[in-house]
Amino acid sequence: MNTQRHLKPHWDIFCVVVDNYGDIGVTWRLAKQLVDEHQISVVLWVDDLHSFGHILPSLNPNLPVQYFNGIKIIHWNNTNIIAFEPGQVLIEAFACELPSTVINSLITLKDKQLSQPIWLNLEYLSAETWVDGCHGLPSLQANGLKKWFYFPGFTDNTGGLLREQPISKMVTQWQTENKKQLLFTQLGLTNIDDDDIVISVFSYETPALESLLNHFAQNDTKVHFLVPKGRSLFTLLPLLDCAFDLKLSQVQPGSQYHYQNAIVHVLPMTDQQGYDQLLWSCDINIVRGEDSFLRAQWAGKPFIWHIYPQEDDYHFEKLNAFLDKYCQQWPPALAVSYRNLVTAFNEGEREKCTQRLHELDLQQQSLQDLAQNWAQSAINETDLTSRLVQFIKSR
Ligand SMILES: Cc1cn([C@H]2C[C@H](O)[C@@H](COP(=O)(O)OP(=O)(O)O[C@H]3O[C@@H](C)[C@H](O)[C@@H](O)[C@H]3O)O2)c(=O)[nH]c1=O
Repeated sequence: MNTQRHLKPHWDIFCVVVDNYGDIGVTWRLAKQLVDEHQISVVLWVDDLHSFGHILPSLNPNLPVQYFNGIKIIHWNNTNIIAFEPGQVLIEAFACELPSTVINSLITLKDKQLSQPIWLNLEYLSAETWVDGCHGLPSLQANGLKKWFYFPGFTDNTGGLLREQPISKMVTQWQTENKKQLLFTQLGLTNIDDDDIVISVFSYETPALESLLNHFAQNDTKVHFLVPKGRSLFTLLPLLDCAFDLKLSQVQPGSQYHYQNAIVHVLPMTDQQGYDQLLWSCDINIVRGEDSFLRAQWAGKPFIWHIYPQEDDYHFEKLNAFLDKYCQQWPPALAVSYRNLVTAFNEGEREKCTQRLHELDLQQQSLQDLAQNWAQSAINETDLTSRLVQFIKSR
């Protein structure tokens, strides 16, 4: 093989937005961390800037090329790919199909006996045990190119978890200095007292939200539900007397709707940093998908994971694999009631969920302590980005 001088020093990350914000959410976090903590220059190729704009509000969806956080962001589609200059590493996120021009340029390099970028597929996160055996395996493609499989995960044998180095310090500082009121003011939220219960809600549509709202609305303490305009709000709106005939598009961020002893606040979508701070500021977080699910763990607060539904209920295997790990060190009775609640929430069965909520005080101190312990211990030694950099070095 010849030297790699013909390859540019940067890494390319390709992202196809399948739905929602998780695909771009994960790749955007990875790109930022590669730049911030490893001084690697990154080109992020995204096919849907409109979705990206929801989690990076200052993005201009009409620009083919723009820069944020030192990252070059390129809008691409299969018919109109901006000139691709191969870098050291080529990451396809979640097995997205790379443009043929990109594949062709790798084949040309191979045919000329020049080294090609290290090509890897970044997979979805799962706590299942088979991940340990599949992480880091190479796969020879029909065109002779080699692609590596990179699996994020919770054990030492996987690719690790996305987590910035200083996150633990930042969360502790935020919570000790009690900065939540500052954030609430920035978000235009009013009337939240320090002792009120505050719950962030970022789930998919589910009748379980009705149980959650009803349960907390009967609480003696005032309860606030902070809900970004989106899929959870779509479920909640018809339940709110003063909003039941409103369409989602008519609702404005900043609006408040009363429901017994609860207040539902409509939030604007913020950038990822703003969303993280929201999770750090709430007492309980309802999260979903992949990235918000991880961020809730780093926030160290009790949370319910609404997992992304898959065919044949396969997602319950993934959910249980995670709960096996998350609750492993817990007192058995607490583990059972927590698992029951999370399972009922994901089954979306109203009555079961109501019953499970009665059986578990989500605010109890022991649950909060366990959530904090997990935030400290789950990552073990190294985060995903550092492990990825090591992985590349060792190829
Ligand atoms: C509410 C909110 C979220 N976000 C970010 C946090 C996350 O990066 C992102 C949401 O992504 P997720 O939590 O992963 O949930 P998600 O449901 O949006 O995304 C995904 O889930 C995956 C499992 C699927 O495979 C994907 O196809 C996708 O559906 O949005 C903000 O930046 N600001 C906000 O105000």
